[in-house]
Amino acid sequence: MELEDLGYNDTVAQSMAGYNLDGLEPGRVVAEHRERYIVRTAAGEFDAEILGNLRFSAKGREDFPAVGDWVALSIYDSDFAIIHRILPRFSLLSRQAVGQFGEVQIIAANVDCAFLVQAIDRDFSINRFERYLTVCHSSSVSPVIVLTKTDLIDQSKKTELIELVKSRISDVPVIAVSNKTLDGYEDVKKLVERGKSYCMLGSSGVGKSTLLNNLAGKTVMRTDEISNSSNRGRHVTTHRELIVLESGGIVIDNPGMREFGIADSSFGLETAFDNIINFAQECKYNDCTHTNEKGCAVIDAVEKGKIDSDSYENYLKMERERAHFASTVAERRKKGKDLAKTIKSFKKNSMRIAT
Ligand SMILES: Nc1nc2c(ncn2[C@@H]2O[C@H](COP(=O)(O)OP(=O)(O)OP(=O)(O)O)[C@@H](O)[C@H]2O)c(=O)[nH]1
Ligand SMILES: [Zn+2]
Repeated sequence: MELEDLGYNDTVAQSMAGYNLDGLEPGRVVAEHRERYIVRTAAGEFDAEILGNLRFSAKGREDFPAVGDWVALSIYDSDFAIIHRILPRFSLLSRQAVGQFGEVQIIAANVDCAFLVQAIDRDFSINRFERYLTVCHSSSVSPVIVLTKTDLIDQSKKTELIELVKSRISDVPVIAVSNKTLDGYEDVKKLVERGKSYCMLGSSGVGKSTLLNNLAGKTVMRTDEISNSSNRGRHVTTHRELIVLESGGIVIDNPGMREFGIADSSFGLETAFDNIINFAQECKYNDCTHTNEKGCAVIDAVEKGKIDSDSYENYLKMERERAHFASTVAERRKKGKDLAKTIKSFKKNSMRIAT
């Protein structure tokens, strides 16, 4: 793979020029996990840490590398490198971390374009597109609206909704797709350029993986597990969060993107899963997880066909991600004194959803 496939261009080259003289190499961060990074360079992938100086002078999260960042690094041995510099970013996707006063969560750097994905059949909201657009605008990421699952509604309704979106939101391309009819995929593919970076913002279950697979022309694991060991005796498993498509184009997909979708749409959960939530009130146990309990009214309703099984699967998936998200936040706050409060508020939140 050439650096250009990863998005290397004249601007990055110019930022890099000075550091080349010092024997540093350019690379792009493809995964990040607790201040350890996987960086891809012309010579391959390296396990990297940041220079002590860089950590020492960091004033906030923004001063640490994020997925998508171009960095200047020195390569020490076959698999270990030190990041000396973060090259200037042209865009930065971030949001206020949940419950953490003033703290910013960096989702990804140097994203050119975000696909704002919503399924056209249910839980469809122009307000949500507008919130995503606000994020794009403040992050310098250009948006493309993708309406999915158009096979689930009839043609006239589809046209009506597309017109509605276009009348509220101008100057943003709107593409309607379906993985059943394959409508729209060519239009999305035409937008994707070699060396440009894309991300997908949208709630769970709207069809982001399906879109990615169609862009890739094959099944891409959205969490591409890689195992790294180095002669320093460390061994970590991490996920590659930046995927280079064979057809050209780069897709950044990481837990932050997902949390973004979930947190953003959490208030809409009740409406999206109204049916399930109604049945859940009749479950035998108050803390029913609706997965294997005796006397679970939700499972009963799924078996009787009163709850759509896809909708049930989505609900469980959403709950798992929510639980994962909750534990990540809790982990981050372990040292803080507000842990009890956080757990309490998450419990309150999940009860609101589960009951
Ligand atoms: N009918 C129909 N179903 C679709 C379409 N696109 C996706 N689906 C289905 O919707 C479900 C969710 O799709 P995913 O692609 O996994 O959704 P996602 O946004 O990646 O979900 P997360 O991984 O939870 O973020 C799957 O069962 C898909 O088969 C479509 O165009 N039409
Ligand atoms: Zn239940």
